[in-house]
Order: sequence, then C-alpha cells, then structure tokens
Amino acid sequence: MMWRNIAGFSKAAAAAAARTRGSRRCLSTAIPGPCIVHKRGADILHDPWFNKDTGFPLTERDRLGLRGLLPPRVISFEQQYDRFIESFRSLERNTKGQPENVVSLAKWRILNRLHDRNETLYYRVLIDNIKDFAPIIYTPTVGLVCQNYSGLYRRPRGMYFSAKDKGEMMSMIYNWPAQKVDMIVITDGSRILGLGDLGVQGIGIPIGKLDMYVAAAGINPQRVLPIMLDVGTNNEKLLQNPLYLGLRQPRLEGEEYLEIIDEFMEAVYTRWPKAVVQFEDFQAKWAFGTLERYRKKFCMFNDDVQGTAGVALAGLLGTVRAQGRPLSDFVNQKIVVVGAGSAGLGVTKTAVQAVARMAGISEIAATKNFYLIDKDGLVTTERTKLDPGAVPFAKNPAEIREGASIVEVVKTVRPHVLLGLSGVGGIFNEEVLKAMRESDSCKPAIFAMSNPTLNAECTAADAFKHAGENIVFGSGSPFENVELENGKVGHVNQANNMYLFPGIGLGTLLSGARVVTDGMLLAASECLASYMTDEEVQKGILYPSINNIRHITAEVGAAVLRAAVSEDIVEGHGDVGPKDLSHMSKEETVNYITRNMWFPIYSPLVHEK
Ligand SMILES: NC(=O)c1ccc[n+]([C@@H]2O[C@H](COP(=O)([O-])OP(=O)(O)OC[C@H]3O[C@@H](n4cnc5c(N)ncnc54)[C@H](O)[C@@H]3O)[C@@H](O)[C@H]2O)c1
Ligand SMILES: O=C(O)C[C@H](O)C(=O)O
Ligand SMILES: [Mg+2]
Repeated sequence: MMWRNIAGFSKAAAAAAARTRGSRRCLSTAIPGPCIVHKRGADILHDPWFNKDTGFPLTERDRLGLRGLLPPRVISFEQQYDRFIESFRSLERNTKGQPENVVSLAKWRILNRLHDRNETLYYRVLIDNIKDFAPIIYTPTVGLVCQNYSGLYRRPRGMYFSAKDKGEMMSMIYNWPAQKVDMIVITDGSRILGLGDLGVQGIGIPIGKLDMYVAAAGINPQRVLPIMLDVGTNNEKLLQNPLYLGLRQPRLEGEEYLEIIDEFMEAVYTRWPKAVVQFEDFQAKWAFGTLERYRKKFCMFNDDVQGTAGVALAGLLGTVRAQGRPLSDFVNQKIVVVGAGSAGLGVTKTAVQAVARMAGISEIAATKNFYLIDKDGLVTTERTKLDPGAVPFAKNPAEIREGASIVEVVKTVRPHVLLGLSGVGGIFNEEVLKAMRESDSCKPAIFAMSNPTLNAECTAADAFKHAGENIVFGSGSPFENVELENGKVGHVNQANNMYLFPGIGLGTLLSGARVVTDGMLLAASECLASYMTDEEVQKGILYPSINNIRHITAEVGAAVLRAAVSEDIVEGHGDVGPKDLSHMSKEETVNYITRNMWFPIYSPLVHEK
C-alpha cells in the first residue's frame, strides 16, 4: 500500500483542513439547497476542483445527477491514489533508456493531466511524493516545459495580461472565477531560470511556484493565481515561431512597461486588497526596479532577489558551522560570488549586511571579504558603466586586476566559499574547482545555484572530484548525493529559494501585514539557518530534506509572522486579530500556521439529510 499520511500532519488537522475547504465551497454556492456544489452532472466531472472521478459515493451520484455517467463501482481515494502511482511507476519502467528530456516531459504530462482532471488527487500525490515530483512540476523540468510550452499547451491555467490590454485590466481581473485570491506569482517571462527570455512561455514558472505553495505552505489551490504579464519578447526564435502564443512584438521598455505593470498592480489590489504578490524571473533591471517601486505600497516581494538571498545566507552560515567554527566567524569568510544579476546582487547585499551587523561595522567595511564577478570578470572600481547595484562591491584594482577571471580570483583570494548565480552551465570547470583545493577553509563550500540542471556552474560529482571530498556542496537544481572514494557520502544540498518563499508568503498572509519588510525576510533566513542540528551540519547537510518542506514552511511562516508582530505591522487574518497574534507564543504561532494549511481530501459535496 503506497498510501500514507504525510509526516507531521494528523488526521484531525486533515479533517479541519477539509472542513475549511467545504465551507469555502459553500460560499461559492449559487443555489441554496441540499447540495454544496451548484453544478450538476457532467459539469462536475469536468471541474477538476470538484471532480472525484470514480470516487463519487452513491448518494452524491444520485443527488448530483451523476448516476450512469460513471462506472458503477465506487473506488476509494486510497485506491485512486495507488492506481495513479502505479501508472506513474509503469511510465518510469516503460521509458527506461529513453532520452532524459523525453522521460521528464512524459512525467510532467501525466501529472498535468491528473491536475486537469482531479485537483484533490493531484495535490495529494504531490504532497506525499514531493521529493519525486518537485523536480517535475518545479525546477528543473519546469524549464523544459517553458521552452516547449507552445507545443505542450492544452488548456489555460492562470491569467494573461498583455500590452494590448492596457486600460482594460481593472475589468479583466474580475474575469477570474474565484472570489478570493491569497497568493499571486507573476512573471514577465524575461529571465526564465537560466534560459533567458521565453516571453509568454514563462507562465510555467508561476504555475510551478504556486504548486509549491500548495504543497509546501498549504495554500488553498482555489486561492492561487499564476500571472503572465506579456509585454512582448526579444527572443527572435519565438518571434519567428508561427505557433508562439504570446504577443509578436519586441518587449516594451521604460515608461510604457511601467504603465502596464502599474495598471496590473492597481487592478489586483482593488479586487484582492489582502493578496500577497510574488515577483518571479524578471530580468535584473525590472526585478530591482519593480521591487523599489512597489515594496512600500503593496504586499509584494521578489523571490529571486529576496528569497534567494535568504536561502543563500542560511547556506553561508551553515558553512561556517560545518567548519566547526562559531557563527561569529562568518565575518572572516572570504566569499566569491559569480553572477551580479538579480540573484547575485541580492545575495551579496544581504550577506554583507549580515557581516556588518555581526561585526558591528559599516556595510562599506563589511564588503572587504566579498568578490563579485560578472560576465566581464571581477568587478572593480575601474569598470566603466557599472550597474549601480554592484558599485558598493567593486574592488580596488590594485588588489586584483579589473576583469580577472574566476580562476584568477580563486587562486589569488583562496576563498572559503565560491557561489555561482551566473546562469552559465559548467563555468566552475576543472581548473576552477581544483583551485578551490587551495582554499583557506578546512571545508570549502561550492554553491552552483543556477538553474536548471544544465545551467548549474558545475555538477555535484565534478565538485567533489576536483575540489576535494571535504567540501560542502549546494546546487539550485537537485543532484544525487555522491559516493566518495573514502566510502563516505558527498551530500548534495538543494540551495533553492523553495525553502523560503512558501513560508514568506504564508507567514505574511496570515499576519495580515500590508508589506514584506527586511525584518520579516531576515527572520525567515535565520529560521532556516538554525533548522539543522550541529550533527547534520557537520556532515555537510545544510538544508532540510524536501520531504519536510511543510514542516520547515510552518516554522519559516511563524518566524515571518512573529517578525511582523514585533514590527507592529500585523492586521490579522480572518477571525484572528492583531492582538490574538501578538499574544501567541512561538509554539502557538507555529500551530496557528499549521492549522491554516489546506490539505487535500475529498469533502462532501451534498449536505447529509
Ligand atoms: N537556486 C536558486 O534559488 C536561484 C534563485 C534565483 C536565481 N537562480 C539562478 O541564478 C541564475 C541567475 O539569475 P539572475 O536573476 O541573477 O540572472 P541575471 O541575468 O540577472 O544575472 C546573471 C549574471 O551573471 C553574469 N554572467 C553571465 N555570464 C557570465 C560568465 N560567463 N561569467 C560570470 N558571470 C556571468 C551576468 O553578467 C549577470 O551579472 C539563473 O540561472 C537562475 O536560475 C537560482
Ligand atoms: O525557480 C527556481 O528553481 C529557483 C529560482 O527562482 C530561479 O529563478 O532559478
Ligand atoms: Mg526565480
């Protein structure tokens, strides 16, 4: 029997979650009467939110006009679950030996088809098998899905706002069928993972991120909304593709761009003033530009800048612990960051701020041990046309020359940490990794954080082979652990913002705060950093297993909420007011968060007589 209850989720909590779901359904009931759902017959079978397939009990078949539309035998949820897992395993067996991309897309298709038929079963198999299924619905396969979106497209998911909709967005937002929306993830498709501008095809990213919100944070799937803001694309191949589904025009720039996104934000917050909006995979200039523009006005954050920074900081602090040194030694770590875009700059800034805080020095002084490299090499003050965000980290060229290569910098600096957010696969080549053997650290750390897998700066196997078996390793996309020649296991950490964004979103939502502050983000990062035991960290395990994602998300959510309480910016959520929140102990806050997580089980669609 493959069926199981996920760790830490009691039957009582599941029942409570189901009750919540039932009552939300009642709210959407148009006709009063004995049925909770207002649809009947085939319309129910074709609605993935209500559909139970062969699982409809006889009373519901009778009262909802389903009699005769289904085979006679009623199959339990557990049996349906086992049947799906069996078909998934059989697909795995039947595709053995086929090219990896073909297999990954086949797996994505079978899961997506389940989603489109029966959301309850889909989210249950996703939650219970998150380690196996996250790499399909999220990084790395989601990248492949975006690249092949025009061919894979079957039915719409989420909403599309295009440059052609200017002036219409306020009315369009009311086309979304759900009354309530809690979480929105928006992209303009301009920097999808390390794959570049994929235009409208980038919609796969908000869909994947929101699936993680449901799985990890228990956000009710009826209350999530993936958004694609299509302002054109500069990807020539897409513009030439007759099957491309987005606007066939170059990207809007400057004021024209801002007018579109301003209009969208106003429309969203007019209809759902309490929603949290996550910005995802915007090219650097708009990632920073929109963050500055909206963060004080709306309840939003940028996952690539802020979520990534928190996860990386937790990893950097874990690295210090892995060396057996006190956390205060973080201020002495020499850190080389390769990639000075939205993610690289976000990480460097946050890590510098942490050093400044810990050492009690200015942020300028704290930049001393940081080295930033972009496509033109080491960033120094000699650089002309330097991105303003990179200015504080530019080195004096007298220390190392302007534009020095990664290997030159590593050989000269002998850093404790080499961290990649460049989007360039294999850039930590054999020479660079071998140079890390001369690191001043007894346990050097290599983070190849770029996604998807082919864009990772190095593979896990190469990192342990060339940089030495004593390293700590993290990557944005999952790799298998590495069997080392010394008989030990080279542990692979998935250094991915998925460990934080669900908790940041959920904690913010349940606090009722109207903005996401630096304090809330720092609390999220510190919570993740302290989650692992010393014993685990010493083995090189810096982040929890993805199997524990609901638990870590509850903890992160509670940390975010408590930070919002301490900043006195909570407005409460539902029946729980700001006073109730401020009186909750840490444990009570975690319980409050957990209680509010949706969990997929079939709930009754008709009232019992
Ligand atoms: N693991 C995670 O949680 C996570 C989070 C966010 C982003 N990422 C990944 O990080 C990568 C970058 O994202 P971004 O938003 O910062 O992109 P970006 O386009 O804003 O920045 C890329 C940076 O890399 C630099 N670069 C390009 N080629 C280089 C080279 N040959 N050598 C050195 N630097 C080079 C560019 O100059 C630029 O500064 C993507 O692959 C993305 O998937 C991972
Ligand atoms: O999507 C991911 O897996 C992480 C991150 O947001 C990215 O852009 O790479
Ligand atoms: Mg991203």
